[in-house]
Amino acid sequence: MSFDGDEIPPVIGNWWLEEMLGSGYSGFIYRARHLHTRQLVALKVQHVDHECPTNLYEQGFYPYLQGGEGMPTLYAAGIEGVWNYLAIDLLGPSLETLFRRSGKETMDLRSVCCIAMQVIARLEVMHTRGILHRDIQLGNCVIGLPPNEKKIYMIDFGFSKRYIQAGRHIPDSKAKRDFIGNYWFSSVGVHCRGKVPSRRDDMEALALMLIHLLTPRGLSWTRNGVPKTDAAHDIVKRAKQSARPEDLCQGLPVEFEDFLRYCRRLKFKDAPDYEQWIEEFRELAIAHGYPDSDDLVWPPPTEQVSCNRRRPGSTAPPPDELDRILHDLGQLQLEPQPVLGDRTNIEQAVRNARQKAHEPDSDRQVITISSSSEGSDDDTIPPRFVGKKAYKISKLTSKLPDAIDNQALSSLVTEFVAVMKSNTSRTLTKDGSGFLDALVKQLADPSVFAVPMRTRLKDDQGSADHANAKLGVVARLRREVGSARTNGRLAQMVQDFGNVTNRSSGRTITKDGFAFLEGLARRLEELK
Ligand SMILES: Nc1ncnc2c1ncn2[C@@H]1O[C@H](COP(=O)(O)OP(=O)(O)OP(=O)(O)O)[C@@H](O)[C@H]1O
Repeated sequence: MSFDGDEIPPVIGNWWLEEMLGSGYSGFIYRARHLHTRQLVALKVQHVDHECPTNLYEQGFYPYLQGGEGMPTLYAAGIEGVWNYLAIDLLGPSLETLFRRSGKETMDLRSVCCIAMQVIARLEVMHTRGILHRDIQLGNCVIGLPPNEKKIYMIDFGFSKRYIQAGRHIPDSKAKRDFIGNYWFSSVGVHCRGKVPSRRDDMEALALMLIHLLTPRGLSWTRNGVPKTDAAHDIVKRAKQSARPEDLCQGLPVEFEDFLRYCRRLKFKDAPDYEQWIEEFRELAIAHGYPDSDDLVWPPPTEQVSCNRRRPGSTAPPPDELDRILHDLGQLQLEPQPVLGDRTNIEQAVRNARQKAHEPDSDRQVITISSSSEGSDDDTIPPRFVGKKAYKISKLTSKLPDAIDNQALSSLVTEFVAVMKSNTSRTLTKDGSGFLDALVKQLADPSVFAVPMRTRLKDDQGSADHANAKLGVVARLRREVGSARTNGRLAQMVQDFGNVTNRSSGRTITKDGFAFLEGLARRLEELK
């Protein structure tokens, strides 16, 4: 392998190059073995004269990401002759490779939910450490090698950037800028409108990537390959910009449309509500009968690939796919690996990184930014409730049966509104619907079993009619709640509210929705 006539030597630094794993715009990736310790790593090799020295950039970010779940470890970095190298954790195939090899038109929903949960968590790690990825795509999400084959790792920080500089969020700007990212999944704001990337854009890229996986033949603008001319690139941008979330997500569970809309609504400096969305995708998985774990089991268990019903007894995965993966893994000759065997080298790498990183403030300490808009909560959260919102709502729901007067009910409704408002996502989750169900029951007749709202609803495709009906109903409820005369009438109103805040019409609680709930709390006080 060569670059401008320079051959890549068989040994770089302390690493013996065994096999080329891949190559990208910026260089070559080898499976390499340490000459003395025999540790296996992935060696990213780039010519020192490369027009875009991404290895050097990446080197600057690794120190900040070390120890974060799903972040590869950097073992060594340096220059040997004309080759700049990074020795990082050896990992498995990318999601792009897995999906392509599956030969399927779409990925199964269970896997997509797991990918959603894991990649959101990875973005939370990166963002909390002050770093944007800026190139979210299937090829940059890879699975680990056994025993970490169910875990997704982020790779390729060549386009990453510190968005916290000198302790502050980078400023927004309207200045014309070169596009950084990838054609398929970069957000509409960044790709089509030239906006400065921030946390919301990493999240939107993920949303597009998930929708792509579930769409037969993928997102429409990905179908003609990489654009080779400016005119072809303009066509891609136009197609991306004009695609409405409801069109992109037709036939998909509503969570994907909600997620895309949510990302696009975030303001430039907003911290995404990672926990909320991890919880949403976990609930979606559970609702389809899948486990609540985010483990990516690949190949997907056959009984869940093409339909949601389980077929007891069929436990075998697709044999050709499994064979291929096992064969690839067998080639790796894995041995026990010393962790950070090259410590002197990594310290040097960190020193070099701090000197050379392109960011002016790269020698600063890691800045931890709170990703949650909620205040501290001393309660220990059981594992089932990854999101604090879900946990708080479930606690309120459990208190409803004991609320035997209107004043107590009013306080719980007020607390419910506060929890919903304290969160950047105002989606009425399954837990939220559960609260409303319990409230209806308590208002109408505590001795009567209320059929949960979510199960009463038909999960038909979202339509403008449903959305308009919702707006009209909620506006009416808001107007009328102050004059309701009985608890029975209030129960009916809460039920109507729950029924129109659903999958068809959108589960976001609108301004009118909050006004209705606040009016409900006030009316309960008055009716006591
Ligand atoms: N740590 C790793 N372990 C195993 N394979 C890896 C590893 N890192 C990268 N690869 C393989 O090499 C490919 C290219 O890696 P990477 O994206 O980091 O390089 P790049 O030159 O920046 O590529 P691109 O031009 O696609 O951005 C990946 O898609 C993956 O298949």
